[in-house]
Amino acid sequence: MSRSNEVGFDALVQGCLSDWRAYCQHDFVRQLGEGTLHPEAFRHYLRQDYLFLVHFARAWGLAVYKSRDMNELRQSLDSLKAIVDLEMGLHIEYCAQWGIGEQELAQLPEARETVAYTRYVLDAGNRGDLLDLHVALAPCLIGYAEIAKWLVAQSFTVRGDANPYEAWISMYISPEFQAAAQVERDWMDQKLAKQAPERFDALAVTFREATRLEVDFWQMGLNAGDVNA
Ligand SMILES: Cc1ncc(CN)c(N)n1
Repeated sequence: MSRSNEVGFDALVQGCLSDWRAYCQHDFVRQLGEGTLHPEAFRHYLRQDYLFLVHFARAWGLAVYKSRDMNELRQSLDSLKAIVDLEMGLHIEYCAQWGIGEQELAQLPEARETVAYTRYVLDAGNRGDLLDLHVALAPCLIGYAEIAKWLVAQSFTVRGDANPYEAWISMYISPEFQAAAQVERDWMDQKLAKQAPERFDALAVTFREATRLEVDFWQMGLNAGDVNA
């Protein structure tokens, strides 16, 4: 895997640029920005994303366990609380607005794409250390912040009431979410700068795999809205 001169989060992206673009500029994302995404595609995504977030919260719980000092403990615990108290709370409210109640969410079967992605992240964290886990989680946290920034910069993106997906865009472009992603990016830049080339290359493989699993997650949503399928 090729390595850019600047060894940090950006070097991870450069190591799998076509996968990263396939993720950040996926048709699901574009259609969401335009407001043309099929509502069933979005509903399917919302349902599976609830299950995703449950495992994502578990992954931050694992980060608490893998922490080795007070700073790491505090940072992992803050991330866990942000998922459970903020992102999941908003997600449940948001699902309700789309006609998906908490009872339905509690009984959902997990799609294969959800199982594949979430268990990949948990396994990367279980067999590795805190950095392996953060790298596996990076497409999720930093990726959504990048997607929101990319979306709001596109001329095709419709903002405000004219877009049924405005609340999704506002959540991920919010200063709180962007700041959390920046904290994560700074932490990762600092850690990655200290890694030996072989270790960096192994981390880059994890990052690329997690990015590809995010692509599959969008595609799963898009397929659910395909009336001809
Ligand atoms: C699949 C997925 N990836 C990322 C995020 C942003 N936490 C999310 N909610 N869902």
